[in-house]
Amino acid sequence: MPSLTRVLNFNFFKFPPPILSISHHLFVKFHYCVPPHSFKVSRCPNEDCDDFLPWLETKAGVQISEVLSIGNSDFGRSLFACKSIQAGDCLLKVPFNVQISPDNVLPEIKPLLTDAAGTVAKLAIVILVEQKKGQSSEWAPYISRLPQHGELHSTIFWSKKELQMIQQSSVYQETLNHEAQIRKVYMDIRPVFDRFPEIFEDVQYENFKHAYGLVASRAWESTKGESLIPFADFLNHDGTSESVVLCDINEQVSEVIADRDYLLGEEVLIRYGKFPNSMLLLDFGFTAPCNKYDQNMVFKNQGQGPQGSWRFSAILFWIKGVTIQIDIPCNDPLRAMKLDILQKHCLPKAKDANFSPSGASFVIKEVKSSKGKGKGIPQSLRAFARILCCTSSRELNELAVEATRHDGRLARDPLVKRSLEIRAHEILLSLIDELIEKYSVSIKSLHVVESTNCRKFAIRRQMAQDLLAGDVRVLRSASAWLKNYCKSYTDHEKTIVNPLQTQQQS
Ligand SMILES: C[S@@+](CC[C@H](N)C(=O)[O-])C[C@H]1O[C@@H](n2cnc3c(N)ncnc32)[C@H](O)[C@@H]1O
Repeated sequence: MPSLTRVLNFNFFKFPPPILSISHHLFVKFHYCVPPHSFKVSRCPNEDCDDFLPWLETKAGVQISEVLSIGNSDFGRSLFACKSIQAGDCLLKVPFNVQISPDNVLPEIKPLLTDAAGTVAKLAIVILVEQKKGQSSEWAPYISRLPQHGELHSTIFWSKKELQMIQQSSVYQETLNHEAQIRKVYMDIRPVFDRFPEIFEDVQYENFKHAYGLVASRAWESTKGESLIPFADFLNHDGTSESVVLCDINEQVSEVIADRDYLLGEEVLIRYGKFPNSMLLLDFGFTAPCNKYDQNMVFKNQGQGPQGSWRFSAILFWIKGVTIQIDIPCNDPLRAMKLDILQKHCLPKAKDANFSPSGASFVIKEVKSSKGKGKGIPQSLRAFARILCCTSSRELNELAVEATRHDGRLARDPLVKRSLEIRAHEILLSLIDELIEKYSVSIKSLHVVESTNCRKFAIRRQMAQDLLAGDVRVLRSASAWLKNYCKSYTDHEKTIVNPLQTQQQS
């Protein structure tokens, strides 16, 4: 059976952004330090949805679920066990014929939309059209149950003041970029809207953005394409769940199998993907406390040089939105040589970095043990630091020669010259420690952000706290690893430099 999991087309660097997409390779458990409080909730009936499943089943012509019903959770509507469920039971089967895909765009609008509009926008247009039809829409029972304005918490819906809380995080800039892109998509589509004033006359940017946000937080990508899957999309997320949405092309259904037993009334949760809080927040509008998939990013933005060469004159490192500027100083007599070597050896082949004409990134993951093997501190970032702290052309040449002897990448082995190796890593350590300090200040300031007594603001402040705390956790682990690396190098050097003394001591 082909597997379909919620796949999120999220990419920190590219647009189009997120649609929930699912792929079976994302089956990794989240481990929460604090069990999310909603995950054991019992069903709080949602009477206004009692007619929903019967309506969908009549439309589909088959039974969709005999074990789930819609209820209210702390996080909007959710699905609950209406019978006891055993691991392996089928929770739901939603046939393709009651899913909404870009094929549902009105035939008179479809030819006017270019591929550049993207699937999210096409699904957003379907929602806007059906909203306009109101009760006469064949999808009315579904459309009217989607979250309303003000109920989406993705950061694109945050106010300026709310966004200030996450200014340290890359999500801040990503939110601005994302918002700018949505606006651009809207502006591109607007002429199409203008041709159908009877449908889109009242549609403003905010309406489009809301529909767009709905799709981004609840559309699924499968082998059959991207679509909204009514009923299944009332399932909330638990990163520790093994249940995902599967796609059975032969049977033409999307289905979910229980990964564990559920008691009557328990909330049933699935995993959308192994997403860090940055992604959950930007695309879905929630965070998971102590999310093990949190990663820190060091983003290097160099722009293009005059001849299309990489320009490293002002290298910006972003660690989840915090920008640290590391310049190769203009007065560094070796600057040109360093830039040349970096261009030739360091970046294009680095696997742990992401490069595009407009920037490059290094991903730092949590380093599990400070004595571990350095998993999490990208080789390319360490190589960069090694180049940065070279003080002679001989040192630089040695690095370049070493690179050609290996696979072309710089600094694959620890530097023979220990003092240089320690200095390079101390540079990274001081950067990371500086960031930790900045984050700590931001987290403290969250507690003094003026309370507006508004539930929405409180929810978003908690998300900001989770996001920043996740970043700090990763940064601390990187800092601990770097400290240990520098210390072990220094200790080793002492042993080699003064073997006699070492012998005497023992
Ligand atoms: C696919 S929908 C799930 C149904 C949704 N609760 C509703 O009311 O329609 C995804 C949205 O549910 C909410 N959600 C899902 N899992 C959550 C979680 N673990 N914590 C907080 N919010 C969650 C978020 O608002 C997210 O954007």
